[in-house]
Amino acid sequence: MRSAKDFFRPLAVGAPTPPTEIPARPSRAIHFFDPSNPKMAAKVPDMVGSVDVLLGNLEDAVKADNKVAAREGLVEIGQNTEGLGGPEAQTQLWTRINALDSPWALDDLTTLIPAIGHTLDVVMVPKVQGAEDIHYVDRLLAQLEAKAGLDRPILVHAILETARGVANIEEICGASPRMQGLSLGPADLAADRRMKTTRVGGGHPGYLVRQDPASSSEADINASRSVFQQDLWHYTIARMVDACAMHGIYPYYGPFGDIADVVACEDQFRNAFLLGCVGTWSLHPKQIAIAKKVFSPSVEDVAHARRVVAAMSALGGDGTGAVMLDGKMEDDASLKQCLVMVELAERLAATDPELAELYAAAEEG
Ligand SMILES: CC(=O)SCCNC(=O)CCNC(=O)[C@H](O)C(C)(C)COP(=O)(O)OP(=O)(O)OC[C@H]1O[C@@H](n2cnc3c(N)ncnc32)[C@H](O)[C@@H]1OP(=O)(O)O
Ligand SMILES: CC(=O)C(=O)O
Ligand SMILES: [Mg+2]
Repeated sequence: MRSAKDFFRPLAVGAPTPPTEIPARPSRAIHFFDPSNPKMAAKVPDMVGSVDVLLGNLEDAVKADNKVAAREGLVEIGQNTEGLGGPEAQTQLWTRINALDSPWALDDLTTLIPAIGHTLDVVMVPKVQGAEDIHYVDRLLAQLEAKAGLDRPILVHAILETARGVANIEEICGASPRMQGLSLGPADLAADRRMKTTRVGGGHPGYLVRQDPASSSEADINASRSVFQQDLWHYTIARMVDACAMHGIYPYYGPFGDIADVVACEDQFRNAFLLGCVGTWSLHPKQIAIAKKVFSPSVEDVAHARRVVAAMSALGGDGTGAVMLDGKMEDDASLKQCLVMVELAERLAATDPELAELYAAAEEG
């Protein structure tokens, strides 16, 4: 066990000091691309500025024969794409490295950090099982940062995609000051848990509850009854949100594999947003707009939140007391909920002029 005093000391001589806080940078859509795919790579420069995070994926969905090309393609993109990555950039640069037990993970890190460590914001680590995986990456990153002379620590994001990873969720989140957040890995997680869904994220029509029958007669039992589909991922997302909030880091949904079903995609993303996630993955360009819409508070919610803040301020501004607004009671707790909404809106509007305009118009109206 490390002493609390050592936690914020660099893990290698000359490495940057670990962060004491993880910045809340906009990351509504983490857009995945395969850097070895020329068509996808060619689209990256035009996406800078219009998506919060571009992630060069090196793991699953990249063919084994293309692993080296993907790594090299990402180096080329990280070195030559204007405005991409680094602390001031509007579009962050992330990567998903290969699994730690694969033949590629070590070369991923030892290639990327010296070559593009200055623009790489976050390393996403797949199939994280426990704190030991984060400790390994933490030390290796410190050594590589020191060698490369970097002055800013690269952050780490873990994908939860095994039952052991979910069981160890709190220790994973607290394993390093570099921990930036968690994503759900519903496909690998379903396989590891022996769940019986073959989908990549999203719901399942068989996971439902059914309205009671009108009576216990055979006719009523067999009669048509309303069914309500349940969310397969509710339990895991809820655990992620609590673990991340406890450690001051950020929870994300993950992939929604039915690219054509933009409606269900939006619903699934919204469930995650309402529960506390700050963003999600986008696998196809058309999912970026969905993620940006869902993970930006609606104009109506922001307008309402501002009214509650104003009403509570008029009461004295220290949060005590209660007011009635539109027939509903508001007090310190609902004020805090509204501040979450207003602060998020302000943070997003600072980098998204379209949103800024919408929120401003709502304030004037
Ligand atoms: C479970 C997990 O691990 S999820 C994470 C791993 N998976 C991924 O990262 C998948 C990333 N996405 C993809 O591979 C692709 O989007 C696919 C395979 C799902 C669909 O690809 P396509 O069949 O080519 O889609 P489509 O024909 O609609 O593409 C339209 C255009 O957008 C491009 N495009 C598709 N996906 C992307 C992307 N993620 N980023 C940039 N461009 C893209 C295509 O190359 C194509 O370009 P073109 O117009 O120049 O020909
Ligand atoms: C996201 C991912 O890697 C999975 O669902 O397996
Ligand atoms: Mg996976």
